[in-house]
Amino acid sequence: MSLGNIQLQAAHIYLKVAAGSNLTDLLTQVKAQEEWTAQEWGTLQDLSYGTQRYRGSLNAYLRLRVPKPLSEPKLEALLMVAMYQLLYTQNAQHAVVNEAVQASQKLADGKFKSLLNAVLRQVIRDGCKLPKIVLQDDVEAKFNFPEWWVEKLKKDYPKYWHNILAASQLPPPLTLRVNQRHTTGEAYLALLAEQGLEATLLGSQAVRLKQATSVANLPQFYDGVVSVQDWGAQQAALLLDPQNGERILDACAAPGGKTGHLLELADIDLLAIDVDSKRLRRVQENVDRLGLPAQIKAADATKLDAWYDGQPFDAVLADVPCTASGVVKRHPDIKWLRRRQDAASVAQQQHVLLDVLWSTVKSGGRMLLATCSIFPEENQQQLQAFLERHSDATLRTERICLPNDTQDGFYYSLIDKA
Ligand SMILES: C[S@@+](CC[C@H](N)C(=O)[O-])C[C@H]1O[C@@H](n2cnc3c(N)ncnc32)[C@H](O)[C@@H]1O
Repeated sequence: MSLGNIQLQAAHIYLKVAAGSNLTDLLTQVKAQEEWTAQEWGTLQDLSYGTQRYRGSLNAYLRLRVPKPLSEPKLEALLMVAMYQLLYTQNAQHAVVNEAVQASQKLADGKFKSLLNAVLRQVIRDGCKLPKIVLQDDVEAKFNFPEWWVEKLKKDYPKYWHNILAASQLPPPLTLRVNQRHTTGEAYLALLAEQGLEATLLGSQAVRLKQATSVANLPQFYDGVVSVQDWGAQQAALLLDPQNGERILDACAAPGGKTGHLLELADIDLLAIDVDSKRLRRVQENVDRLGLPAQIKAADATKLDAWYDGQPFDAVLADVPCTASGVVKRHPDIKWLRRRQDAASVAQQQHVLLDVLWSTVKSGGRMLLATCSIFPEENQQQLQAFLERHSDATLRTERICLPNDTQDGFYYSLIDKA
């Protein structure tokens, strides 16, 4: 497939995200629709993620050069994609421009071809750098986040907001969880080195690769020796600390990253449920790859009649749905898809889930509230309200993992039941 066609596909994806679609879902659909070489697919992913990561700056730069939006939105999107390549990648400039100009012929009867050519050549004349004027007084252009998000972080994290924004713009690291049933992090580092893959140890069972690679290149991945999991996400199962013989519920399990980790840590009787049966297939694939037993069920956790046999659990992992505001470096579309009021409305949904799940925890048991958000409404405030509603609940540990160069943002509170 030519670069121009990949640019067009990325422009199409950009517009779909702008209209409210989730980037990961879109890429999954596109991948299934045609045959892609690894290189073509890598390029499409880079263009799709990159335009979202730098959408604020690109948009402001485009408006500087073309003050009025073009009548053909796909051309606007094609310009964003090509500008991303010129500003933020090592792609050959002449190829980027020529291919984008060729691709533009397929849109609006080619009538914007010379405009597109002129804008991209101007970007090259600007030294493929954002002119300073673009950043002046434009919060979205400066931080590549919606203005409301920046204001919210300033209020919620007056000391750290700047670091959080900067960390959220970094490319996400590829972190592995080494299955302790098979080997140690240190021994796996040696295996990686044999394959020429550089990595460092984050914890005794966690390894961070210097450069991202396909799972197919990871030694013994298909034998369940390692899994891809962010370092912040790995804290969930460690905090819940499953013990041999315990009966544990993973209440919002899909796609199963934490399910697998719980199973690696102890011989437990695990029930994994999720309301989304499609996503639940990934949980099955994960536990199959690890070769560890779990009961997996599609169910709405709030409807106890549908899945609960009345036997309380020693421990419940409540990795509840959230705004995912902590994982924007991995999913940069999220920052543009969310709205200011989302944290409060998702917190309401979490409240219902947590109350129902609490009723399934046995006396003396524990529940881990987990989110991949950094918004207090879903985290600290959710916990406080929960503790006020439940006199039999005591906080044992609270952990706020802010995004940095090693991890995504997560929140955990481990709650004991009297
Ligand atoms: C943050 S994700 C879970 C990630 C997962 N624990 C992991 O580590 O891979 C939240 C999940 O909650 C599920 N969910 C949302 N509402 C639910 C409900 N009422 N009952 C069960 N699952 C629900 C969603 O389908 C989604 O898969």
